[in-house]
Amino acid sequence: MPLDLNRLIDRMPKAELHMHLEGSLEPELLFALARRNGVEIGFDSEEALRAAYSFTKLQDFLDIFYAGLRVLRTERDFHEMTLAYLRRVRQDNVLHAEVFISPQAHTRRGIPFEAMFEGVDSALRQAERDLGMTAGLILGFQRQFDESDAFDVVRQAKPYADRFVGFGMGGPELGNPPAKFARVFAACRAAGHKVVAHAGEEGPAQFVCDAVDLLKLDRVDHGVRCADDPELVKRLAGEGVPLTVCPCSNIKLRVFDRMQDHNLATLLRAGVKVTINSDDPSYFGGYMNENFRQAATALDLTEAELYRLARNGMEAAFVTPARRAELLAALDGAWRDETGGLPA
Ligand SMILES: Nc1ncnc2[nH]cnc12
Ligand SMILES: [Zn+2]
Repeated sequence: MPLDLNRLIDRMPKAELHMHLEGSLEPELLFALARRNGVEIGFDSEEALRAAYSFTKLQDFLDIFYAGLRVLRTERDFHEMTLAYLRRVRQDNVLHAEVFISPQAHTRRGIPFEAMFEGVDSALRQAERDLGMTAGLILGFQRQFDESDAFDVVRQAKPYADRFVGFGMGGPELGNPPAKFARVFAACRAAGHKVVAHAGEEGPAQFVCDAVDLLKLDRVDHGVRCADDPELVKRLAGEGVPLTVCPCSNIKLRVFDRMQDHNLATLLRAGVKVTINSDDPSYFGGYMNENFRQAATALDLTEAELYRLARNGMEAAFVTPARRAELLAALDGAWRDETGGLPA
């Protein structure tokens, strides 16, 4: 990659729309929390833990992800994890972040919803005060559990309704199709929340289609398997449905064999509103800039395509029109400073 493309990626203001806070726990913090809380994690050292981050499919990763998040027990733990992530991505010039937490992964272990929520929320607000960025929280259902479990999350979240931006859904996709949660998502939308869900990561193009039609999503998380259905790609492009694509994650979880095989550039060139995100940065080897760098290098992204990807993230963010205008102005300002003009 030319040196100036690298520099452009560093300097370019960004919005991150798809990341799981529990997936940002670096081994150092994970061990520190394990020690503080007396949680046994089954690895002797941070290096040994990191060495276990080798996956052949989504479930391999989810097993280690769910095991790791057991170190989170108190409001303070959630606060520290969240602030560590926000401080880190601010260095990548992320000016707005929408972050997932999976309430069921915590409440099912006996952690009070309130401790989880207040710990995360206080860190997001602190970052807004101190780091020159904005941040929003998305509560993610886990699709391996049943509908009534997801409705419990909706009920628990109700008192906090004006303090998070939406609901999402992750977990093992195969065997857990979007239709399973159509009524839950209808309730979330009826309550005025934005809705997103993972679809078309391991699951087929039909799941992307169903997620859009049955769950009526505002964005699709991943969505890359849509490429198996050219009509669906045309439809996503025509309707401007954003995809929150996570390049490093897709390689680590073998959605694509190599970054050169990733289809994000093809989808972008077909007019799909593709954004770039980190998913679980501690586990997948990169925060925002690394995801941009690896994609740009392997796929020969042009300057104009980098600009489009960054702009898409801001356009797809759940922010007020005024905040969106600020984000876009920051992007354009930085772009002009670096390149002397805006892409045609
Ligand atoms: N990439 C991913 N897919 C599904 N569920 C997840 N939870 C955390 N990361 C995830
Ligand atoms: Zn994800």
